[in-house]
Amino acid sequence: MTQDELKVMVAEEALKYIPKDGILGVGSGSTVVKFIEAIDRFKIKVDAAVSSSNKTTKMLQDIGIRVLDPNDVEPYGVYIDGADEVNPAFDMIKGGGACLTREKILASMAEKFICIVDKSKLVPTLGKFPLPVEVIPMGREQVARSLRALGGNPILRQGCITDNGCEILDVHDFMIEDPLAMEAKINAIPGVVTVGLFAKRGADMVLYATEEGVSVKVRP
Ligand SMILES: O=C[C@H](O)[C@H](O)[C@H](O)COP(=O)(O)O
Repeated sequence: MTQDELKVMVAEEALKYIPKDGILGVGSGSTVVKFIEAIDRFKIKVDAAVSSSNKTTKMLQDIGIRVLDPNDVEPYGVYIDGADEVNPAFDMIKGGGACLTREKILASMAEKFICIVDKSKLVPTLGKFPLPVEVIPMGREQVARSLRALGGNPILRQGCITDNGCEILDVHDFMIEDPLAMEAKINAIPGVVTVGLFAKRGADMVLYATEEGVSVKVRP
């Protein structure tokens, strides 16, 4: 099976977790694109959504789903999103699509974070995927120095301006043994908007697709 077919499989499985009523939080990325396509294909009713990117917002609106401003909603039930890497404790690296900050905000508002991935995203230790860090453009070089001091090798993502008007440094060569401590350290660097490490608020449930089907893991 191709990676794309695995993404479709896990996206369809995730339809079961859409609340019957209330708000659905929707993430970003290619797996989420398959999820939104599946909502449309199976004509699943979604009352309203909050969205983590302009692209997701447009896709949801195009299939007739009302997208609300997170400032106008209270904490809600379920947030569904993909990830770039997931470790056995359900900590994640996210931000391959540059949507990490809005994703983290929506995840922090949700009672349950359901992560949908194909098997290639499951790793014993986070860090092979370069860690995205969203930065205020005028502070980029100083943030990069601080990241080097932590042992990483930050590279500016060329041609990428986030939905928040910021830039992304992709940090290579980190093996992240303590994701919670690393998340706190990087978030404390002046000029950092968000690091794409989701440890303080990891996933509650991971749905992952393999050739044998979709497995469900609940946070240990
Ligand atoms: O910024 C993008 C998000 O964090 C995505 O959820 C993540 O990059 C995974 O995307 P994909 O499903 O395309 O692998």
